[in-house]
This record gives sequence, C-alpha cells and structure tokens, in this order.
Amino acid sequence: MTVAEKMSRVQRIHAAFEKAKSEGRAALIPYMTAGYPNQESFPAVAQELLQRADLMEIGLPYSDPLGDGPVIQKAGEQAIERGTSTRRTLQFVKELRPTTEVPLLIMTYINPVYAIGPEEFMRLASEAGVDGLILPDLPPDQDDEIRGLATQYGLGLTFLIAPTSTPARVQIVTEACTAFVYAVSVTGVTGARDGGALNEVPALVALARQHTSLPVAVGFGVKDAATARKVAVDADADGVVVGSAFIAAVQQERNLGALADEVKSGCVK
Ligand SMILES: O=P(O)(O)OC[C@@H](O)[C@@H](O)c1c[nH]c2ccccc12
Repeated sequence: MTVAEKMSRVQRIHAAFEKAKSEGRAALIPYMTAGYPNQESFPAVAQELLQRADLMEIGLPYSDPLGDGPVIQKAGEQAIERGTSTRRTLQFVKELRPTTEVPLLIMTYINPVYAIGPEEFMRLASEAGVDGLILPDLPPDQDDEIRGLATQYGLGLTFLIAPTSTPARVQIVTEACTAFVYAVSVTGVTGARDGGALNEVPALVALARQHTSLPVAVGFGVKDAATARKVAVDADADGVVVGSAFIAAVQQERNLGALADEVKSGCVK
C-alpha cells in the first residue's frame, strides 16, 4: 500500500465529518450488524442506510458482546446463526465498497480480531476497503500491537469514552484515536433509554474537546429527531451514531429509510 492510499482512509473519514459540518449538520453514522436480518437482505438494508449516511458502522457479530444491549445482541445472534462470520463480514464490506464513497468502519470486539490473528485481520480489512475500526473493549494504553498494525495497514481507529471516564482516561483514549472519538452517552449497554439519559452528553463532549481536535461522535440511545437534536445541537457533537433504533425498524419491518431521514433531520444544527 502506498503512503497516499494509507492517508486516504483516515482522510476520507475526516472529510466526511467536514462535509456534514459544511452543510450545517452533525454527521449521521448508522450502525448495522453485518448479515442482519440475513445474508441475502443485508446489502439492501445497508444501502438504505448508506444513502443517508455520512459514515457507516458495520458490526461484526460476536458471540459474547459485552457492550451490546438486547436489540443488538439478538441481531448478532441471528446473523451468526445465518452464517455471518468474521470473514463474511469483511466480504460484505468488499461488496459494498465499490457502491459508495461513505467511509465504512468495522465495529468489533477484540476477540474476533485475535481469533483470526491481528495481522491477518488488518490485511483482510484493508483489502476489503475498510476505512476504520471501532474497538469498544480494547484499552488503548494496554495495546501497541493493534495500533501499530492499524497504522501499518492504513486503518483509522476509534476508541470509546464514557461519562465515567476520568479526565486522565479521556486524555489517553483520545490520543490513541485517529479516526474520531466515540463518546458513549451513558455508562452501560447500547439501546434506547427513557428521556434524561442524554443529559450527560454536553459535558462529555466538552471534556473530549479539551483533549482532542478530532471529531467527537456520540452514540447510545439516539432513536428519533428529538434525541438526535439533543446530541447534535444541545451537545454540539460532530456525529450521531444510531444502532438499536435502526435494527428494531428492520426487525419490525418498518420503513428504515424514513426513520433514517427523520433522525437526520434532528442532526441539523
Ligand atoms: O444502539 P444505540 O443505542 O443506537 O447505540 C449505538 C451502538 O449500538 C453501536 O455503536 C454499537 C454496537 N455495538 C456496540 C458495542 C459497544 C459500543 C457501541 C456499539
């Protein structure tokens, strides 16, 4: 891979945030589990979201997903039952890659990466056209290997901060990120919550900004225009991640594109 190719992935991620900003919006970052609801339907589901997305998170289904709430956990189980493996997930990215300019990030726990072998995983991800990795359970200060390999293969990295993160922790985590910083709105698992759950977001975004000039995206609990507005406008985040609400829409056979349009309307600053 040439230096230019390596640079272009992280740059593509940053450019996507810049473009949304220039249009007066926070970036919409949908999450969808690879191979959900099944291998045949996933590409169409992904396209429905990609048409509205500024960046996209593709979840690598994993059998022991500690941070996943019930909706995403069930989606992952179903995808695995229906044959979506780590390699199949990367193959999905390879198939989507020529159809879209939207940066594609793989959201994965670290175990599947170790199961295939970190170098092999990075090689396959890079070949498939993945732009970045979101690693919710890798403590960035306890790992040099993954970070070194991601740099070598030109992949952006995103780690998570939460309202319970101390300023010292926020410093360590944000310094390890190269793609964007993922601020989790609440401590706990993914999924929608009752109102009030997003109240800690403005302070968390402000704290992140003291430590980084990277874009700061917020996830956990955004499900409609009002909750998106809380994150995009009230907390002034650069990106809004939405997962469980989109998976629930697919599961209930509701109009996914219409829901994505609605959430996107809440991303307008
Ligand atoms: O589902 P929500 O509440 O909209 O939150 C996004 C989240 O699902 C997605 O980013 C995600 C999926 N699995 C994860 C595991 C850890 C952290 C984040 C995630």
